[in-house]
Amino acid sequence: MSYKYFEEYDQEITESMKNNFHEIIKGVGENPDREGVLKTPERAAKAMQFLTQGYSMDAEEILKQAVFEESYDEMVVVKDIELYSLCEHHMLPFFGKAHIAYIPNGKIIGLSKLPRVVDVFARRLQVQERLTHDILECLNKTLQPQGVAVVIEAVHMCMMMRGVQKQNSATTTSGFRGQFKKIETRNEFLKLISSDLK
Ligand SMILES: Nc1nc2c(ncn2[C@@H]2O[C@H](COP(=O)(O)OP(=O)(O)OP(=O)(O)O)[C@@H](O)[C@H]2O)c(=O)[nH]1
Ligand SMILES: [Zn+2]
Repeated sequence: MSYKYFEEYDQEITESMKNNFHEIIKGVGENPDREGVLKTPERAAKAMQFLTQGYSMDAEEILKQAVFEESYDEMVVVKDIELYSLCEHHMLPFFGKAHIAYIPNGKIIGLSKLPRVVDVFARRLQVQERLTHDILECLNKTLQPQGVAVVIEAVHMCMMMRGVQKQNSATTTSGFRGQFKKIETRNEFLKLISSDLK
């Protein structure tokens, strides 16, 4: 599926979210009947469904569409996969980059499926730790590779726009399975994701 053409808005959900956003607009002290915000409850209801579309997606199904038998057994790294998610505590965005690596074990995956899996789990209410873990476990289960690694670097709007209001702190989370538990394999991956090679 392509996000650009995402049109799978559920009418019943849109209707009920619309009513809630109408109340939120009133709650913040804005006039919900002012022309500029008349359609805002519907827009916001659709935006919220877009941002949480991962709930209706199945990561394993997506991965299974492009698994190929191949004897390549070196590290495969896809880095700088941009991600946008919503923190489950404040429903404010956190966003950044995911870096994924795996060492095949007889099976390789279509490269585009890695960013797709990131999106399936990012487009939900999340914490960065669980997002990292969800991606890691899904790849480990579906590909059964010799090893898999996921690193996520992100900034959290709930720490920037409100709360502690820190503009320059970023959070890094990581998870390693199989061969990546070995320090030299892990270091090779970390070196590859920190290089400027695009
Ligand atoms: N571990 C983790 N914490 C997160 C993530 N996103 C947001 N948080 C934190 O969730 C916590 C919620 O803490 P609470 O004390 O219940 O909420 P709060 O009063 O709004 O906290 P402050 O943000 O400190 O004002 C905060 O410390 C947030 O920084 C995440 O992805 N992972
Ligand atoms: Zn938050």
